[in-house]
Formats: sequence, C-alpha cells, structure tokens
Amino acid sequence: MNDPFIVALDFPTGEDVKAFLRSFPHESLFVKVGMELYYQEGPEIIHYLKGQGHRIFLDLKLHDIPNTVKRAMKGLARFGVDIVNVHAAGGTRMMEAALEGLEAGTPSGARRPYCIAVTQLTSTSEQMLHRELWIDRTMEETVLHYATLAKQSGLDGVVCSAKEVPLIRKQCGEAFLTVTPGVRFADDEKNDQVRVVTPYEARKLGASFIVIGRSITRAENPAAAYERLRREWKGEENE
Ligand SMILES: O=C(O)c1cc(=O)[nH]c(=O)n1[C@@H]1O[C@H](COP(=O)(O)O)[C@@H](O)[C@H]1O
Repeated sequence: MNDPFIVALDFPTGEDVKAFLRSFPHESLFVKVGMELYYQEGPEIIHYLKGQGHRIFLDLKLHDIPNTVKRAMKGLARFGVDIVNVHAAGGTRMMEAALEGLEAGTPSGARRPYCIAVTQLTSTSEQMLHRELWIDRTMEETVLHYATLAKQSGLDGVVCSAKEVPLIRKQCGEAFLTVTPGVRFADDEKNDQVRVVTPYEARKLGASFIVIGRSITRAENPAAAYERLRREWKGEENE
C-alpha cells in the first residue's frame, strides 16, 4: 500500500535501521535517510534500503554555492532515490543548479528524483524568525515566498509545516508537492518541533506527504504506532 507517510530513519547505524525495520517484515515503506544516518553509513545504506524495496527521501538539505550543489546533486542522482532536498534560502540560482545536476546525473531511462526545498524549518517559531533571524515578515509570508521561489526555479515542491499547506497549494498549484514534518500524535511530546500538527490535521490541511520520525521510531511498538497513524490519517480515531 502506498501510504503518504515518510518515516524518518534518524538512527546512528545501519544495524539500528535493520532492527527497526524488523517490525515491518511485509511492508514497503517510504523512508527518509537524513544526516545522522547518511554521514555514518553513506551510499551503502541507500543501496540496502532500495534493495529491500523501500522508497527513499534522501534528506541532506543542500545549501551551498550553485556550482557545488549542482555537482553534488549530479552524484546523488545516481543513487536512484525518489526525493532529494535543498534549502530554499540558497536562492533561485542554487535551486536551478540543483535541478541541472540531477538531470545530468540521472541515468538514461530512469526518473529524475523529485527535488524539494525546505522553506522554514518546523523547529522555527514566529518569534525566532523575527528576533533571531531578523526576518521581518510573518511565518506564512516567508514560507509562501520561499515556496514561490522554489516553484519559479522549477522544483517539484517544498518542505513546510502542514499549517502552511493551504496557502502554498493556492499559490503554487495542486501538483506542487508539500512534504510536512512536525507531525505528532495528540499525546506525544513535541520535542524540538514548534509548528506541529496531528496526522489528521495534516491530512485535512492537504499535505501531500507527512514526515514522521520519533512518534514511530521511538514507539514501544513501532508497527502498532504505524497502524495508529494509518487510522488517524483516515480519521478513524478522532473525536
Ligand atoms: O527536511 C526535513 O525532513 C525536515 C525539515 C523540517 O523543517 N523539519 C524537520 O523536522 N525535518 C526532518 O523531519 C524529521 C522529523 O522527525 P521527528 O521530529 O522525529 O518526527 C527529522 O528527520 C527532521 O530532520
């Protein structure tokens, strides 16, 4: 079944990943490999997960000068992952370069990975935006502006909070992907996340995919937590 859920495999080793995935012996998941795992295990873990039939969001959040991003993306395109990302704050020329690299590196006959841009991290509050980052606009205006830049650069979508999805859909169209972390069950700790919604709220707001980590990966019974996610997404467990 193709669930719109991307499970963040934020683990320090491949062994931890394998132990976690033993809870899902018959499932092809959509998983996210981020910095913690990739910086330890490298391309090997990508090949392993692909070999197990999982779809992959390789979340390395590239943010550098256009030439560097282009060349890095050219190499990443060879892995055959489904989604990669950059920071929209790198600007339109950097985002265009990311796409050029992906197009150049994708083997002929293969599909280019989707490229999406992080707008504002879901750990960023409105207050932090103004006081610390000196961004003089509201969170919604800022996220919408970055989404527009990503769209103008030819990217396939953005990473944002589900709270911002309705505005982005209106401005950037229904086909533009909205991938939304900062998802928690109502009784979960928020941890370092600030712009948080429940799975049911994310669906109501129109998120294309939700990214969910600790609520599943740190659950006592990950398979049961994943089933709860499926039920909540469908609205079967909401008042
Ligand atoms: O790009 C991301 O995936 C990302 C962007 C963002 O704004 N916020 C965010 O939490 N993430 C990632 O989404 C995952 C969320 O994990 P949990 O907070 O454990 O559900 C982590 O792997 C983060 O690196």
